[in-house]
Amino acid sequence: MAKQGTLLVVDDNQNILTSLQYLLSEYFDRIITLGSPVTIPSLFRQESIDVVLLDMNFSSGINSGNEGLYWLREIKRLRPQTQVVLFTAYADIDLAVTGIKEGASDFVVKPWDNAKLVRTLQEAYGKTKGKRQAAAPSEQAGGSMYWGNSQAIRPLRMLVEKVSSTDANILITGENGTGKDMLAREIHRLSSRHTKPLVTVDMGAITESLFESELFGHVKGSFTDAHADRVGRFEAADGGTLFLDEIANLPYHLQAKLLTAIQKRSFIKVGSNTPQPTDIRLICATNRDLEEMVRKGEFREDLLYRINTIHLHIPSLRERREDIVPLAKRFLAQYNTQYGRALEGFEPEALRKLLDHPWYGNIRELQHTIEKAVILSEGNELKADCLQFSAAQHQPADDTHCPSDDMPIQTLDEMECSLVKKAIDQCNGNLSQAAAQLGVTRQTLYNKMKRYGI
Ligand SMILES: Nc1ncnc2c1ncn2[C@@H]1O[C@H](COP(=O)(O)OP(=O)(O)OP(=O)(O)O)[C@@H](O)[C@H]1O
Repeated sequence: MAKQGTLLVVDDNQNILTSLQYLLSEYFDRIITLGSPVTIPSLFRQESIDVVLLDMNFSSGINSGNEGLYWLREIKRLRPQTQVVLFTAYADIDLAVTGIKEGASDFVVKPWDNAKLVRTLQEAYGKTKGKRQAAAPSEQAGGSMYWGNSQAIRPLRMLVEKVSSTDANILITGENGTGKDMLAREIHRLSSRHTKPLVTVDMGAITESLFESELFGHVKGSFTDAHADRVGRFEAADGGTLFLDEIANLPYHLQAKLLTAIQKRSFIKVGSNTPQPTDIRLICATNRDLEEMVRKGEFREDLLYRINTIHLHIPSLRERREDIVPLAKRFLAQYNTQYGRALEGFEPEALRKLLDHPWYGNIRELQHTIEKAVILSEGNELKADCLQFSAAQHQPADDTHCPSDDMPIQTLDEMECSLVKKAIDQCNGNLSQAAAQLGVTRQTLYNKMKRYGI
């Protein structure tokens, strides 16, 4: 069976810790040992732990198991999804029952039987996975968010677990394809608003003329095409979460209208005079540097302060290389199911190739690469030859994906990207003018900017 998950063993007997580390490292990805439970809270702030094997008695002379029960409650309070297996030298059935009522997943008596201990811990790990899947039924078959275990992602995960249950406005930043949209959905799922709607608005896709009607709704007859009352996105999201994606694309003169609605927690429908209260949790996302935009006078500072009560930055895939292979394996399983394939894994050269690639298109690029490779593969292993990287994503997203002017233009994509960038530069960032100069609609320009990571 493949090694998986992070196990924490807490026991004040160093000999036990050493022998368990030796025994269990064959079955778990990572084993962390603690000689005392007092550092459990700080450890939980830094690490993502799936299963804890917890000794019940720590203070010498007091073998009532109460310390164990206390730490069991603490662990469940800190991270309810972590599974706790209680570990005691005293076969006390009452204590076991109390522990299980308090949320422990099982109980192992010392001296232990190796095979039984391993089985119990593996079953506990299985429950963690089961819980994660049950919590996101609509996102099964590989569609659910994978957090990973890299150093770069851990602080973000801790922060998300802390802030999801609050109503604080959240700004998510990160390069294209890092999973901003996915994180917004995850925060909604973890929040108390999860039974209410999550309404997503792509700010780059809303035309200026329809901005107010889209966001706040309109009443019948308020303009020529208003043949009936329309519910806006603020109203549709009432009680739930409003996710404004690509917030940097909102034109400057419309930013004040959004700010007013957020500040007053109410909006006025087009054609009405009556403010309507709204109860939304706001999440915004962008791949742009909003502070830089504020400095350049392209984004309102007061709006920035309103939307970024909590700022969550998703690291690029380049900064979390340990997560590449686990993510690739998930996508392999997902596309095996989708395309009826039975690829069992990656040949070693394919894994090397995945690790060597810079992934400027981040998780989206990895996902598309694996999808293509699954379709192309023959046999029961995914071959390195089938991993074809997309030309448009060979440049870092920060520099945009375009080649510089003095570089030879190689593909139509690169040429188009270069032209789009040039038009925006020449129009000093005025997207309406840039769209006009390129002979496309503003909407088409947004789509192209999104595609090339501009
Ligand atoms: N943590 C993750 N686990 C699994 N899949 C992920 C994860 N993050 C992103 N993906 C997948 O990668 C793709 C891109 O994710 P998403 O659309 O959330 O990125 P984004 O940062 O919002 O991109 P953009 O800035 O281009 O809008 C999606 O298909 C999503 O399912």
